[in-house]
Amino acid sequence: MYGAAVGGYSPAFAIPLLQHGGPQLGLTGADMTQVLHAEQSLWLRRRVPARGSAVVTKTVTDIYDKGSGALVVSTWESDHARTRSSCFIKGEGGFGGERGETRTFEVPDAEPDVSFFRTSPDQALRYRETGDVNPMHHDPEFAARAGFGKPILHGLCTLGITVRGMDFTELHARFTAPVFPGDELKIEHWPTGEFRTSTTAGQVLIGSVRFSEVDNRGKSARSDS
Ligand SMILES: C/C=C/C(=O)SCCNC(=O)CCNC(=O)[C@H](O)C(C)(C)COP(=O)(O)OP(=O)(O)OC[C@H]1O[C@@H](n2cnc3c(N)ncnc32)[C@H](O)[C@@H]1OP(=O)(O)O
Repeated sequence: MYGAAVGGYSPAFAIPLLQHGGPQLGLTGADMTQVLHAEQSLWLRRRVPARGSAVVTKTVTDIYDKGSGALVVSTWESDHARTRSSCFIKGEGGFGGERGETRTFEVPDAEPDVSFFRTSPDQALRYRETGDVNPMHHDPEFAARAGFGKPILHGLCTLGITVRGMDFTELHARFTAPVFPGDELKIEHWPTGEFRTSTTAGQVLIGSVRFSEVDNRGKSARSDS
């Protein structure tokens, strides 16, 4: 299912598995039209088996005041993996909370490998089958209230497309602008693990992976907590 939705299998499948198969995001009381997926991390402890069950716990670990919005950071844990997801709630900043760290994602000053992926008009409907049923991705009226001309693509779908076919144990990413189903993605990969994805409107995603030891493409320069 996940491979069909993002054009290939990836260890990143652990993210929707924990976050949609386990306890839900649950931003009780938030206006969901103002909630955008902002950052995502993954630490894989072991390969996710084809069959099995797992106990998943979820904790809201931080709520930062970013001025233009609140950044809510949640962590999901299982025997197989830990994931961390940050959501930006537009208009909910200014409550006097801590600003948190300013994280930076950079790419090397070197030539990347470049590939292209044309998302399909029904890409978000296909990705929804992984369990992420946020109306932001399929309901035009909801998307209009969010300020978008049409439903936007799941950040995790763009991420899954970007890292498909890669073998890694750790991932950190920031969603910097929305993607619309039908957009063509320009995907850049560096041998040290950094990646960047853009549409014709500009950069939409930036991040890095730490390659698994069985992958001989090198090691990521980045490790994070
Ligand atoms: C539940 C939703 C599911 C989804 O899948 S939604 C689809 C995927 N996600 C997206 O399409 C979101 C794309 N990203 C954006 O549109 C923008 O990005 C944001 C609206 C999230 C933020 O943009 P802006 O309000 O213009 O923020 P600023 O004024 O540039 O920065 C204010 C502070 O916020 C931090 N920040 C900005 N973007 C992000 C981000 N993506 N993740 C985490 N933090 C962010 C900055 O650094 C700074 O804070 P510092 O001054 O302390 O550094």
